[in-house]
Amino acid sequence: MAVIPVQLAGRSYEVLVDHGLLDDAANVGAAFLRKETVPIVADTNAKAHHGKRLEAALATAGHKATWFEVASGEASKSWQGLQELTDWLLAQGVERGDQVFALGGGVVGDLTGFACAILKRGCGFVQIPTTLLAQVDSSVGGKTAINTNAGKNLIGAFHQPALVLIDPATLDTLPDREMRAGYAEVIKYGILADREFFDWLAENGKKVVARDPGALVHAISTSVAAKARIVAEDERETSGARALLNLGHTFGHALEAETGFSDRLLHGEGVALGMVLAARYSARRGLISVEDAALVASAIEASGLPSEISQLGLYCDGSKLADHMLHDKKMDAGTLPFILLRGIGAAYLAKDVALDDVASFLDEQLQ
Ligand SMILES: NC(=O)c1ccc[n+]([C@@H]2O[C@H](COP(=O)([O-])OP(=O)(O)OC[C@H]3O[C@@H](n4cnc5c(N)ncnc54)[C@H](O)[C@@H]3O)[C@@H](O)[C@H]2O)c1
Ligand SMILES: O=C(O)C(=O)C[C@@H](O)[C@H](O)[C@H](O)COP(=O)(O)O
Ligand SMILES: [Zn+2]
Repeated sequence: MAVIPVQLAGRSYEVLVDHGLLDDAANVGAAFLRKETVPIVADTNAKAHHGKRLEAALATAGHKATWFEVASGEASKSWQGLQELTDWLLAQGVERGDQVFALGGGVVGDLTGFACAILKRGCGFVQIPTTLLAQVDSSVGGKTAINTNAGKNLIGAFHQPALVLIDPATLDTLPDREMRAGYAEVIKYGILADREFFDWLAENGKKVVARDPGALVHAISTSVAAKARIVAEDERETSGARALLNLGHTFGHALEAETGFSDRLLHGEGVALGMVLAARYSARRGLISVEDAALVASAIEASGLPSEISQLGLYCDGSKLADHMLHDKKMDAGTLPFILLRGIGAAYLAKDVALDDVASFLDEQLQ
C-alpha cells in the first residue's frame, strides 16, 4: 500500500492507495469511526457499483451505513444540492467530531467537503474517491465548492479531509470517457512541473487509461505526491505555488461555462483543451517552441481527449470566453494571472497577460 502524507500544521492527513482498499475501509479508517452509524454521501453510480462493498466493510467492524444519494452530474454542485445535503446531515445529528464519508467523484467530494466545512462551523470528512480525476486531484488538498450562475466553484472553502482512501479497483466500473477526463489532470502534473513524469506518460499513458493496475498505481501515487507537496507549500493559494495546479483551468472553466456545465464538456476535457491553449499561448509569446506546444497537444490527443476548441462546435467569440474569465478566483486588482509554460515541466504564474490579447488569441483558435 502507498501512504502519501499531506503535511499541514495541525491538519495533516494520509492518502492511502491500494487495490482492494475499499474492502478494508473500516480497518484502515477505524480511528475515524466513533459511532455505530456512519453517514455516507454517495454519487448514484458510485453507490450502485461500490456501496455494498463499503457497507460490508463497515459491517465487519460493527458499523452500519446511512446513505445520502447525490444525482450524477455537475448540476449537483449547487445551492440546492448543498441545502438538501446539509439538511440531511443535521437530521442525522452529525456532530463536529464526526466524520462524514464521501464516496464518488469530484462532484460528491467538493459538495460534501463544503457541506462539512460549514456544518456547525466544521465537521470532519473522509474522501473515498471513485473516479480517476478524484483519485489524482479533487480528493486531496481541501478545495471544496459549489458552482453558481456566475461560474465554477465560486462559493466554497478550504477544508481538509481527515483521510483519503483510494482503491484503484473502483475504476473498473468507470466509463472510458471519465477515465480519459481524469487522465487530463494526471498529465497536468507532468506538464506543469515534472518532465520525467510527462515522458513516462508518453510511454505508459495508454496503460493508465486502460486501467493496467501497476501503471495506474504509479500514476495515482505520483500525482497525489505532487499535489501533496504543492498543497503543503501553499495550502490557501496565496504564494503562487498552488495556483500552478490551475494550469489549463482558466481556459477550461471558461469553456465549461460556455457549454453550460453540461455533459457536452467534462471538467477534465475542459482542462485538456485549456492546457493545449496555455501551451499554444506560451508559444505565441515566445516562451516555448511551437514544437513543444505541439508535443503537449499530441500527448493529449494520444489519450483520446479533445485538443481543439472546434471539436466543441462553439458559436462564440474570444471576448465572450474572456468575459467568463473575469469571474476567475485568481483575479487580482483587475489583472488575471495566467499559468504559462517556460518549458514542458516548467509552468509559472504570468502576471503580465492582457485579457484582450487572450481574446484575440482565442478568436484565432475558434476559426
Ligand atoms: N477540489 C479539487 O481540488 C478539484 C480538483 C479537480 C476537479 N474538481 C471538481 O471535480 C468535479 C469533476 O469530478 P469527476 O470528474 O470525478 O466527475 P463526477 O464526480 O461528476 O463523476 C463522473 C461520473 O462518474 C460516475 N462515477 C463515479 N464513480 C464511478 C465508478 N466508480 N463507476 C462508475 N461510475 C462512476 C459519476 O456518477 C459521474 O457520472 C468538477 O466539479 C471539478 O470542478 C475539484
Ligand atoms: O487543487 C487545486 O488547487 C486545483 O486548482 C486543482 C484543480 O484541478 C481543480 O479543478 C480546482 O477545483 C480548481 O480550482 P479553482 O480554485 O479554480 O476552483
Ligand atoms: Zn481541475
